[in-house]
Amino acid sequence: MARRKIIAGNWKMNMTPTEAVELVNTLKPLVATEDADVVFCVPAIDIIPVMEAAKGSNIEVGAENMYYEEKGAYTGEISPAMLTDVGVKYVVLGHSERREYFAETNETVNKKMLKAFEHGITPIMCCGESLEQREQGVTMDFIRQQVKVGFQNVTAEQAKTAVIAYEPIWAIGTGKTATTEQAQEVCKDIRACIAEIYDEATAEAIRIQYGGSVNAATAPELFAQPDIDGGLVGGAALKPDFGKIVNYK
Ligand SMILES: O=C[C@H](O)COP(=O)(O)O
Repeated sequence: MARRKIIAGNWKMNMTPTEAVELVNTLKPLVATEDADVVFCVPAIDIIPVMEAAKGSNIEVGAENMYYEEKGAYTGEISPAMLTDVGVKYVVLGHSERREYFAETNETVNKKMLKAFEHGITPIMCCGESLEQREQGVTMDFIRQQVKVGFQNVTAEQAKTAVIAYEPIWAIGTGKTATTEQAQEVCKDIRACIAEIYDEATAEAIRIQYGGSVNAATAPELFAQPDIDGGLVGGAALKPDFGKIVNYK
């Protein structure tokens, strides 16, 4: 069974609500497609205006983060129920920027994964090595650990619906896309890791994206790889070029 591509933009801390609406209006006609799931993962304050602006289009709206507690004294955090209440279907979890600047660990990512599934939100769980790790030859050891801990106590049925984004840290926002071979190799290995944790059927079903300086020129070859099921796009998701990435064929 062919996996459906999923092409997501991660807007990061860009775009005020006013700018966000303008961007959706610009991108809406450009990202129209029936061939892939198209998701805009946006800052929490942009979610409602982006949903309004995206109404009637194929754009799904996702969050960039979420807390793992249900509610309570957690100043500044957003709960899963707050997201589902307004119709959010996806959440980016464990982005390397969250891990680096906000001390997220494999364990906290795992707690968030479990909460997301409990609330019917599809997690886009990020993993990926630093340049130093790649040079030391420990890329897959590091990523396997991220995946194993991230999916702890996640059932096979839940895992089948998840999305994993492989994002080499050295390729994020640097203009240095991983080569197609590098990206395919790691995505294939992540799928093998899922087969070891669960089984072949789960590994076949789970969708694995590549992220890191994806642009309109590199997307077609990357997304044509057998184990790459789309992309998680940062900088280029804020430009009309995102339309070309979505309609990469
Ligand atoms: O989540 C998206 C990634 O961090 C990629 O960002 P980038 O496309 O700007 O390199």
